[in-house]
Amino acid sequence: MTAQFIAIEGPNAVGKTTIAELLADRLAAIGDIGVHLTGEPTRTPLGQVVRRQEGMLHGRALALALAADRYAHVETEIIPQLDDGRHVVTARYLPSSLVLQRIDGLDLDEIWLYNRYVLPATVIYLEDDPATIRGRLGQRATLSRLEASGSPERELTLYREAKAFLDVQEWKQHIINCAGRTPDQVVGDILGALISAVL
Ligand SMILES: Nc1ncnc2c1ncn2[C@@H]1O[C@H](COP(=O)(O)OP(=O)(O)O)[C@@H](O)[C@H]1O
Ligand SMILES: Cc1cn([C@H]2C[C@H](O)[C@@H](COP(=O)(O)OP(=O)(O)O)O2)c(=O)[nH]c1=O
Repeated sequence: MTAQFIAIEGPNAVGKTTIAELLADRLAAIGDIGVHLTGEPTRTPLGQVVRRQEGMLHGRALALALAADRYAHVETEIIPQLDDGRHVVTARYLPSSLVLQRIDGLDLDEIWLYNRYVLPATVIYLEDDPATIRGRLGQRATLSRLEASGSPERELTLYREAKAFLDVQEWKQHIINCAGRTPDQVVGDILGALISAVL
């Protein structure tokens, strides 16, 4: 497999962080190519500011701040890693904005306007039973403003709409159903989808 740029997406608490880490491990274990694991908002000073400001920045201002963090992520981290021949796995990317900034009041066209020059990724959309996701959210001590203002059902619906929007842009995309599947099984399904797409 040549170096792939893979974004793990899905509603809050569906398992993005868990699955991105495990996928990176499994890709590394295949052994022929290195793996770089990352996420958005980034761990850079800009990303940390965006994260901390989510309660204060709203709508357009937050969408633009996230897009700035994303362009810097692409230019200073993702492209150099791919150029060095590594797979890049990111937990969250542009589809998160097509969902969460919509919940925050923007429409798809405006969000796309701010993000249209980003590098296309192969997007993996994780889905699960809304009750399962809600149960996991309930175990979190605190929820961010946007975590508290959406719902698993709404996020799942908006992710389907984001996928349809990016299908028109010809992004490579796969929906993975996590219901009743262990993280290992989910990652196996993702690898199966990725491999069958490149064969
Ligand atoms: N396939 C799965 N089966 C069971 N539990 C899972 C699965 N994927 C993730 N989890 C658990 O769900 C919780 C939320 O996962 P996390 O990766 O933090 O979600 P996100 O990054 O999407 O918010 C964690 O406790 C994690 O261990
Ligand atoms: C990437 C991205 C994140 N966010 C928000 C969602 C979350 O409330 C917050 C942090 O993302 P989250 O994935 O919850 O971070 P972590 O699990 O690492 O703490 O940023 C957006 O609103 N739009 C975006 O495009």
